[in-house]
Amino acid sequence: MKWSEICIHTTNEAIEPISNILHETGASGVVIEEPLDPDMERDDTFGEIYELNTEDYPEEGVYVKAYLPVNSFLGETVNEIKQAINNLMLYDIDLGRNNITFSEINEEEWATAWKKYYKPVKISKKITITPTWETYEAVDSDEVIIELDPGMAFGTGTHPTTVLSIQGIERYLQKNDQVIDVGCGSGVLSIASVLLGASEVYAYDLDDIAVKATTMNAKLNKADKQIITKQNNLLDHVSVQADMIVSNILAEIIVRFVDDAWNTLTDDGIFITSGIIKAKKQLVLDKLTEQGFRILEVNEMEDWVSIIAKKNNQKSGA
Ligand SMILES: C[S@@+](CC[C@H](N)C(=O)[O-])C[C@H]1O[C@@H](n2cnc3c(N)ncnc32)[C@H](O)[C@@H]1O
Repeated sequence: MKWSEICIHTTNEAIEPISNILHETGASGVVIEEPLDPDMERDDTFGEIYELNTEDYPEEGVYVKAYLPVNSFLGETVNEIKQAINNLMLYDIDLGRNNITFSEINEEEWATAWKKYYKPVKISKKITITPTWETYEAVDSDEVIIELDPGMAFGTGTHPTTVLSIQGIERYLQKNDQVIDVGCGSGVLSIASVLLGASEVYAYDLDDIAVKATTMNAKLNKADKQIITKQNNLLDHVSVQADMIVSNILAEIIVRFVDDAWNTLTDDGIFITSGIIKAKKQLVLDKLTEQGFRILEVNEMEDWVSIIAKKNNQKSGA
């Protein structure tokens, strides 16, 4: 898997608001570096962007850097970051050169660069996600810990779209439910489902790296007996019935399989959708209600929306 390193040359004054923007958009491992920090001369490590030339990069100012996974959300996230940084000018924050550059780095480089910044995070009432290299002891008696190797596929588990999905699973999953995870990525939603009581989870992803990551992470969390992983396009040719379907994919993709989700769910089954950017919320709501789903919850976190819907026996939507 590839990561995109975003590097913003800015002023001391803008460090904090820019770091906040990066955190809020789900970027990982935000770090601040001085332009002539010896680390910055590692242009062999991080690609060609740091051709340090003191005329181009005067000593004043700082670099704020962070990492974004290269996936279907990247374009949207980058636009969001640029827009939010430019908006800081409205608050009279001096952005200096506001020079934004990107470079792709591979898995190994990313892991070393970022590993030290990834810590255990409590993301819902019960679930804490911790990286494999951290030792973490549960604080509460009902706390559920998911160990993830985030280097494998989309998701450290802490992106707002994933957090909203897990919070939905936690609220609606019933003991021994059968679950389908469409677009499983690192497998975090499948693992959460098992640890919260699902009897079986079918985890599908188009990307074979995601399928491998889910298999590996399922084993790591001793949930591999209950998680059946397969490379698959959405719900194509899926014949199992599920009490819950969870899918953290883009809105445009969700609307493509709302009908299949309806047919695959048992009566009263729950459909948790996430990965919906605010502007596309209505698109998904319309499609779900048109299909006959009853909307139970619409939850937002930062610019992301998750919709929880229930299959009704009648198509009335009542
Ligand atoms: C945003 S990630 C979500 C990963 C994980 N479920 C989570 O919540 O962190 C979306 C995942 O959907 C997968 N995906 C995209 N299009 C798909 C499709 N047509 N069929 C199956 N999976 C797909 C991607 O490969 C990616 O792993």
